[in-house]
Order: sequence, then structure tokens, then C-alpha cells
Amino acid sequence: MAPSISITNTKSLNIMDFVVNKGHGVKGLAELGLKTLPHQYIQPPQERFDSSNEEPNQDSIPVIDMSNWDDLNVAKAICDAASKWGFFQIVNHGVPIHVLDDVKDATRKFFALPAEEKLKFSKEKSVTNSIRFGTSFTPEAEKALEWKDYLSLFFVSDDEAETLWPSVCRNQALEYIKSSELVVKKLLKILMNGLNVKEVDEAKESKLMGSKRINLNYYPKCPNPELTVGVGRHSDVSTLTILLQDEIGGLYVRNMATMKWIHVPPVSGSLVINVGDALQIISNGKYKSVEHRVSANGSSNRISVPIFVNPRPSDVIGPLQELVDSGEKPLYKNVVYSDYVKHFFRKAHDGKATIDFAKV
Ligand SMILES: CC(C)(COP(=O)(O)OP(=O)(O)OC[C@H]1O[C@@H](n2cnc3c(N)ncnc32)[C@H](O)[C@@H]1OP(=O)(O)O)[C@@H](O)C(=O)NCCC(=O)NCCSC(=O)/C=C/c1ccc(O)c(O)c1
Ligand SMILES: O=C(O)CCC(=O)C(=O)O
Ligand SMILES: [Fe+2]
Repeated sequence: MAPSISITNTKSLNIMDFVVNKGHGVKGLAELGLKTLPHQYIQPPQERFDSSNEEPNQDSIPVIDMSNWDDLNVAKAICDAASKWGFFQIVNHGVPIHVLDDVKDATRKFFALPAEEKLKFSKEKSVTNSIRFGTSFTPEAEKALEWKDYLSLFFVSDDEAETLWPSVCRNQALEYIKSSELVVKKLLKILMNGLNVKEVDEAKESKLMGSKRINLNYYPKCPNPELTVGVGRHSDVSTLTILLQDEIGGLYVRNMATMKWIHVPPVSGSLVINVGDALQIISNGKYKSVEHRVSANGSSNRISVPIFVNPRPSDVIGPLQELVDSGEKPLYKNVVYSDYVKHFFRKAHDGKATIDFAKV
């Protein structure tokens, strides 16, 4: 529902109060029919999208068919992509298409709720730390805000989800998490085999995928997309991220060879997989957690739904013992995972800098 106020400039509007405190988000701002971007969203020139920084030949990250996932060529393609690009897309992954469609619909329904309904899930009002409706990334710490609203749901238990997650999206979000579990296990098994770790026992599995967070992201149409960003440069702090995007596009990944940005084109029915910092650390740098960012869009709203597959907050993560025993020099220290995540969340997005926290 559109906010009841209607103005075309924001001079008389307290942006932080309207967007953050009142829960209208950037979606509410966009629906006021603004003609120009409020100054709080203007990014410094080096952070804006500029086609001269994009890969001219549209070199693209691989799209991997998972139907024969135990084929050695498939395993090789996955390990190569995780080492070279840190990103790939998968098709025929086994997650039913209706589950993906349902969670996209549910995301649109959540953001269509009135601001006062969404505000019940804000950091200040939410009855639990594991549910958070917010906007931008860390508005308190950012010099320029990002053009994105989100709902972040940390999975604690089915019981908590049943009682506390917003009813418009909880079943669909849970279904997406549960039906992607098998493909996550397959991917992690392949990636561990690629490090010569032949068996993923319970302890390892728990460290690699012991916790999950799902974010529902909403990027409304933006009056001056060239001046701002949907999400700024960052790497994820997960082990793996399973990202569902709609048909709009706007996700860009850093090509580590050229430092230029490559677009991740929407492929119908696919899931985008990326390595996060936890897996870069655990693999002692073999698999790369690559910088990525999202542009704002001048003509369409966009949604995306990442599942962040993580260690548990209390886990200590560091390079695998098998790698150290084989003679590799550890590039990272052992860190408590929740300390690592808090470090990430308390600062503005700053590209690949988060991982310095764990460097030897
Ligand atoms: C996240 C924590 C540390 C929270 O624990 P808790 O005890 O609740 O700590 P807290 O002190 O309330 O929160 C720590 C800070 O993080 C912030 N924060 C907490 N959750 C979120 C969230 N979902 N989104 C943004 N900030 C958050 C809080 O605001 C705290 O900052 P401050 O208010 O103290 O300044 C805990 O649940 C944990 O260890 N989880 C591990 C699993 C996990 O959640 N991993 C993260 C995967 S997310 C990932 O990889 C990428 C996420 C991402 C990327 C780009 C974006 O633009 C974006 O929005 C999100
Ligand atoms: O919206 C996207 O395509 C990516 C979002 C993202 O990078 C994130 O939520 O970590
Ligand atoms: Fe990300």
C-alpha cells in the first residue's frame, strides 16, 4: 500500500525518520513519486555504476547443469568455478520451480504490507534478534545509504519460524530452505572432495552448514540509478550463498583477473551460487569469496532471495586441519564465527576488507 503522503521533492521530509524509523523503507520513498534521488543516497563517484568498469566482452560466469551431479566433469566445473570466479549458476538443481516462484511471490507480498506491519519486524520492535526488517545495510554506519529494503530471517527452529516469522512469507521461505538442503549438501561434498577431503562427517557438515539465514531483498525503481547502488561492494560472510533472483538483473561480480565487473544474467529456473568468506577461510584461500554489488534500476522493481548457509555462530573456523597437515601454510587464524559476522554487520560495506579480520 502506498504511503498516504504524496510529494515530489523531499525538502520537507525527514528521510531517516520516514525510511528507517517509520518503516516506509526506500519502497515507501519510491512510491512518493520522487523525481530526484535524496542526497542521503548519493554514492561517491568511485562507488557508482560506470559502464567503463564493466567487462566489454561480457565474459560470463559458468552455468552448470547439476542433473548428473556425480559426474566428474560436473564436479570439476564446480570446483574450477569456485576457485576462479567464486560464483556460478546451477540449473536442474532439484529445487522445484514452484518453490522458487512461491518464495518470489511471498517476497512481493511481504513488501506490499503497510509500513506499520513491516515495522513490527524492525530491529527496535522485533521480539527476537533472529528476525529483522530493515533498509540499506547499516544506516548508522554508512556515509551514503543503499537503495534496498530487506527482511532477514535467521533460522533457529521450525517452532520459532511457525510462531514468529511473518505469516505472508514463512511457509514459502521455509519450503525454499528445506528443498535446497540437498543441493547444498551435494555442492559442499563436491567442494570438499576438491580439497582432497574425502569424507564430510557430521562435525564437518555442521561447521559448513550448521546455520542458515534467508534474506528477502526488495530494490524499488529508483529516480537516479546512476547516482546510487542497490547493494554496495561486499563479499558474503557465509560458507555458500544460494541466490534466487527475478528476471530484472543488476547483480555484478568482480572478475579477479581484470578487476572489471561482470553481470550475472538472470537465467530462468537457475540459482546463483557463491562462495562466502567462511569457505574461503576454511579452504585456506582455494575457493574465493568474491566481491559483488547490485545496481539500482530506473524502470523496474527487483527482488532477490539469498539463503546464506553458514557455520553455527559458536563455531570456531579456520583452515581445514587436513590442509595444514598436508603442509599448507595457514593464511587465516581461527576465529569465532559470530565475532566475524558481528565485525561484518557493524561497518558499512567495504568490498573485500572484512576478511582482513581473519588474516594471519
Ligand atoms: C548475526 C549474529 C552475529 C547476530 O547475533 P546477535 O547476538 O543478535 O548480535 P547483535 O549484537 O544483535 O548483532 C550484531 C550486529 O549486527 C547487526 N545485525 C544483526 N543482524 C543483522 C542483519 N540481519 N542485517 C544487518 N545487520 C545485522 C546488528 O545491528 C548488530 O550491530 P549493532 O546494532 O550492535 O551495532 C548471529 O546471528 C550470528 O552469529 N549468525 C551467524 C550466521 C549468520 O547470520 N551469518 C551471516 C550470513 S549473512 C551474509 O553472508 C551476507 C549478508 C548480507 C550481505 C549484503 C547485504 O547488503 C546484506 O544486507 C546482508
Ligand atoms: O540481490 C542480489 O542479487 C544480491 C544481493 C546480495 O549480494 C546479498 O544480499 O548479499
Ligand atoms: Fe552478497
